[in-house]
Amino acid sequence: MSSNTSQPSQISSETSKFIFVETRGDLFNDAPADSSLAHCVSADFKMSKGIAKIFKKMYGTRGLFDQHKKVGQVATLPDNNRYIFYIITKKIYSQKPTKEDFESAINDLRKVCEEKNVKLLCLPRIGTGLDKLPLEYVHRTIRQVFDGHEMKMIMFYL
Ligand SMILES: Nc1ncnc2c1ncn2[C@@H]1O[C@H](COP(=O)(O)OP(=O)(O)OC[C@H]2O[C@H](OP(=O)(O)O)[C@H](O)[C@@H]2O)[C@@H](O)[C@H]1O
Repeated sequence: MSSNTSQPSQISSETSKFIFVETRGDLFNDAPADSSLAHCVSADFKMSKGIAKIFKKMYGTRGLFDQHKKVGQVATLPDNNRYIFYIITKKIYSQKPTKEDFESAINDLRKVCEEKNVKLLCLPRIGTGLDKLPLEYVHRTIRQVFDGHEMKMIMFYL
């Protein structure tokens, strides 16, 4: 994957419907205001470090616990005309996700995006920092799961 800083790099064009690009930028400053956002969390919504800590500061946790979502699922907070998605990839904050749980959660993310008719989703390089998943594996999983789904996904990196 090229890390062209001027234009988003086209990662995938497996289908004309799903567009997946990666671009340098700060998710909170550079993502379009009407884009839904997604990031990875643990089921206890500790969000004590990393980008999750910023999400917690910005959006809190109210309304997350009573959705009773489990590992491999996605909790959702509405934010004006878009959504904030909490991709639950592990049970407690001190763990690291398994690939099986990560893939289940990405499948649920697609399902939730279809249900809520999300056409633009921005996210960081989910799972690749504190959760230590390989970037290429994360890209491949996203491409496989979202293949054929009409949506644009922009992955931001600093
Ligand atoms: N503003 C910004 N714009 C764009 N990219 C940004 C950014 N800020 C950071 N990044 C980058 O985005 C990647 C993933 O950022 P992170 O490492 O945080 O997340 P992750 O998905 O690997 O891990 C999640 C678990 O970490 C915590 O769990 P703990 O409590 O620590 O156990 C949570 O609760 C989860 O469970 C890294 O490349 C960061 O540099």
